[in-house]
Amino acid sequence: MNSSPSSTSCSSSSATQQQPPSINHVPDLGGANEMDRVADHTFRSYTLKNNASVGNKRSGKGTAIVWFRNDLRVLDNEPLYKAWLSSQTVLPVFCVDPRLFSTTYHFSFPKTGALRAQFLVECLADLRKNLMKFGLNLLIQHGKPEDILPSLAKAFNAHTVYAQKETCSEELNVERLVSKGLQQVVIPSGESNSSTNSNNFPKLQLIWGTTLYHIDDLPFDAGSLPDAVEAKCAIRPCIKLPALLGPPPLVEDWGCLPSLEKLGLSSQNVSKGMKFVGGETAALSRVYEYFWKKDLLKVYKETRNGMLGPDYSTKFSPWLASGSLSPRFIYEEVKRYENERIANGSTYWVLFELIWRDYFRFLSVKYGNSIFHLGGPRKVQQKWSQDKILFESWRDGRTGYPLIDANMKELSTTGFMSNRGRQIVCSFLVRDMGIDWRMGAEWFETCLLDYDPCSNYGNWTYGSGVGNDPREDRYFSIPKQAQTYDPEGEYVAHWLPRLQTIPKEKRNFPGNLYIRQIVPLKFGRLQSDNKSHGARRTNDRRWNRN
Ligand SMILES: Cc1cc2nc3c(=O)[nH]c(=O)nc-3n(C[C@H](O)[C@H](O)[C@H](O)COP(=O)(O)OP(=O)(O)OC[C@H]3O[C@@H](n4cnc5c(N)ncnc54)[C@H](O)[C@@H]3O)c2cc1C
Ligand SMILES: Nc1ncnc2c1ncn2[C@@H]1O[C@H](COP(=O)(O)OP(=O)(O)OP(=O)(O)O)[C@@H](O)[C@H]1O
Repeated sequence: MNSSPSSTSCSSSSATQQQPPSINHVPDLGGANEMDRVADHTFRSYTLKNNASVGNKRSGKGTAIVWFRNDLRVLDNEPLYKAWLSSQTVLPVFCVDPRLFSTTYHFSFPKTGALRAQFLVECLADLRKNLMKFGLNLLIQHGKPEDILPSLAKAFNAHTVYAQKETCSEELNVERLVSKGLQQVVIPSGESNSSTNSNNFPKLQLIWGTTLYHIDDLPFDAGSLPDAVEAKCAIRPCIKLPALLGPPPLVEDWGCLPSLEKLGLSSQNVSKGMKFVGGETAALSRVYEYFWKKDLLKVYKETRNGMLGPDYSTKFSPWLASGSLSPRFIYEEVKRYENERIANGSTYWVLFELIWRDYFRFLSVKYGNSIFHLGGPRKVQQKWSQDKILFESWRDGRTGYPLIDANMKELSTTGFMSNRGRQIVCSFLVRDMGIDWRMGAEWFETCLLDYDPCSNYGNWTYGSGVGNDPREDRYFSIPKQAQTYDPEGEYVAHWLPRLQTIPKEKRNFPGNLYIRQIVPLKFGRLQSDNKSHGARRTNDRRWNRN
């Protein structure tokens, strides 16, 4: 493997910027060199040994395209492996699709906020670098995949376009359009790869790849998921790659990484809290840091409900969502940790959480677009408010409840919020404010670095009581949550510095020392409050101030 990649044709906009000292880089391994060492070491352990027999496996002809989507990695990337097997030359491509930078469906928020866009640019820079280590490169094209891929297939006489299968309608529409576009392309005779393509046009080969469990291995039809999420089936091993995937085809211009300005966004520096580093190198480094260097996996179950700092939970989600990290690689690392260090409830629990992630992905297959609809999969009829003032106070962290405001400020400043925080702010928006849950979900879609349609809309429908599981009433009482998860007010004082001068026990309940509460709570009484806040309130429109 060539570990010193040659330079790209244009400069990367992801150059490391000077960051204020209050920033926690995730991962924080002491610089790019150590991250590169970790990634190279990991790649080596997942490289096929014995060059001769590896070479024999490659029986294909012509060119195959790998269309990178939410699978921005080299390790355990089946489309990449299949493209290599079926061809003599692999052309890796990423299309910067303008639709990803338009607006959300109902409420016209930015579809991708600046922080996630920056994370994506870093992922692409890193993917290009890692593909170069394997003797390839990444072609970056600006435009719609259905326009770009057929014309590339034509120009390179590609017999197949390999890509990861998606499950939500926006992505499925693009798949359909790409497939249709490819059918208009004629492959000259002799270029078609008979083992993979009997047609005379390039084929779109979609491969399942986002989950821990492979959809084909489930002991039940994904369209009839049982209640239990824990599939009783084996997890496939990670795909190993040969050390060299090249040579790449001759390409005059491999294309530039997009600048945020080109994407129509103003760049946003993280001024406080966690700064996630995009890309597979950082993803592998975070696994190494969390499991091996800091040895935190063995206490995950006790710490996972925290809210402050990088280490209470794995923080794998932004890399999982962009596909810079394979869930099967995490699984194999957990098993290695269990063999070499300790197996306990915490080591199991990380896998259990990954199964939740799978669960929401499979639900999107089962329930289709209903996970995006107001009534959810159960078609719940309920009145919701779209009160702009209430929503904006939630969005901007001005509700008068420090726990809500701190979490919402963390989200807009860093693109991340803990799972605990997400559940609390979701419950507050939909239950205490009675606001249309889709407004919250779309704001999360804008802001989250780890935005994933299935996990996001799945969790929002679940938290709003319109999901497929009606059994639980997911009301989170703010006083109770604050007392349990932020008893010293450390978290709220971090994000709302004006609370730092208030005695610790009062920080979550500061009364007149903080801004006015915009709505009373539906259930529960605040410690500092002896008026009518205990009154039960249904989703009436009392608080509408349009
Ligand atoms: C309203 C709401 C919206 C959410 N939106 C998203 C989203 O868009 N993308 C996303 O990845 N997660 C989402 N989650 C799930 C969860 O909050 C994050 O995955 C988690 O906080 C990420 O932090 P972590 O990687 O440190 O998680 P850890 O606690 O370390 O868990 C490990 C991994 O398990 C998975 N996981 C954990 N909890 C969940 C869960 N409830 N649902 C699905 N997967 C889970 C994630 O992939 C996570 O990286 C949402 C949760 C809520 C309540
Ligand atoms: N990847 C995604 N991210 C966010 N939203 C998505 C994604 N994929 C699909 N959607 C959502 O799916 C929905 C599809 O639109 P819509 O619900 O109108 O289609 P439909 O199922 O045909 O229903 P209808 O009968 O109401 O038209 C939209 O809300 C859209 O935002």
